[in-house]
Amino acid sequence: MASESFIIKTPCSSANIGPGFDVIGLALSMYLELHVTIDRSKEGNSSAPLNCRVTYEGQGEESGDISLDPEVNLITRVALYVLRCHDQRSFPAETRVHIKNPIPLGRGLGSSGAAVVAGVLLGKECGGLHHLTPERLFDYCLMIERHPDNVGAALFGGFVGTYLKPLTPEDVARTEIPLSEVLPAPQGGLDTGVKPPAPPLGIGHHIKFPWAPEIKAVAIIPEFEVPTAKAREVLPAQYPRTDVTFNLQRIALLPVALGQSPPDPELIYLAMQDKLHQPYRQTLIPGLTQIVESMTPATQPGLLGVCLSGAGPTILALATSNFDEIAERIMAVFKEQGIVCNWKVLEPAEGTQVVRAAT
Ligand SMILES: Nc1ncnc2c1ncn2[C@@H]1O[C@H](COP(=O)(O)OP(=O)(O)O)[C@@H](O)[C@H]1O
Ligand SMILES: N[C@@H](CCOP(=O)(O)O)C(=O)O
Repeated sequence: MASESFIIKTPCSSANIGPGFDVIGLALSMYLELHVTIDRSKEGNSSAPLNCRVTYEGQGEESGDISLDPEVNLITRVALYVLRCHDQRSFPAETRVHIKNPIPLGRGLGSSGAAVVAGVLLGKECGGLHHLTPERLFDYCLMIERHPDNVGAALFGGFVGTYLKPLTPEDVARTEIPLSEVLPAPQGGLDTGVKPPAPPLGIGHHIKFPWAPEIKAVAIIPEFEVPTAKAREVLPAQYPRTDVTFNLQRIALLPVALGQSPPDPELIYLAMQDKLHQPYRQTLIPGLTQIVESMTPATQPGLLGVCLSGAGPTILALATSNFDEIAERIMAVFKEQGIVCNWKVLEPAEGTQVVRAAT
């Protein structure tokens, strides 16, 4: 075949859903798309770096935040990691990747998780690596995005619980390899020939939870970024036992509460509380504590519960009705802090799909 085309479609995600820090993820209906064409007639005479031309439209396009260099762009860099683990040093000649990205960057809606998942799929498809199962692809994602919740949701879709298998000491050492060795710094198109460390087998696992069809996700998205790495730095290394017990009690409720139809607002509100990450992230997200503490199903008809989405600053309100009133009320609190937002109603989404044009 001289040329082939396909689309990789990956959902955004909201991780944690209150108490499920680094465990729970929800795939939502806003999608990163890669429109990929491989023109094999250019084999041996492509002038593109690493045989790959990247174009981009969407979030961060105007500010030029997203690099078009295939060694720098997160998606193509991850694809190169997968290819190089399989002794393929570059993309097949000539690969064009057009990225359409509506997922806001650095807002807690899993833009980097979606980019990593899409990148791993891009590596698989470009390399013809058909033996890589979704479970194995999850291992590759975890070598890069080292918490499983948002990549698990973006890859498998729906409302998921994710967990890591106990590994042998040798395999643990491999998962702790610095990210700089997994995704080495750009070499300016030079191939050092160093094979990156492949992931140990079976690092990550997931389980799908039911989701009541009445429940929608209202995302209130502030117009400022909080890089996930920075939002993890503010978390303590140790927690009081009472706070851990508080979260354990709620996480035991959460998957059951969100699967029951009709939903029980009091139960869901209780099940979405957290003491392990949200209180500490207030320092980066003015208004967060006030929003989480002031909104209840009793004061706000239609509301089920409210939490920080991922590492923030987006707020996720789960609700069955009155979406605009709920969003307006949350935006009013942010406005008092001088923060402007937009908002969207999202629904649970399927996981990553690869769609090929009919031949
Ligand atoms: N579609 C994309 N293409 C390339 N890089 C991306 C893409 N989406 C996200 N990224 C990278 O991920 C960063 C945001 O990641 P992160 O701080 O984890 O926030 P988020 O909560 O949005 O995942 C962006 O600044 C960018 O470097
Ligand atoms: N569990 C992680 C989730 C980060 O999600 P993101 O969408 O903000 O990247 C955390 O809370 O740090």
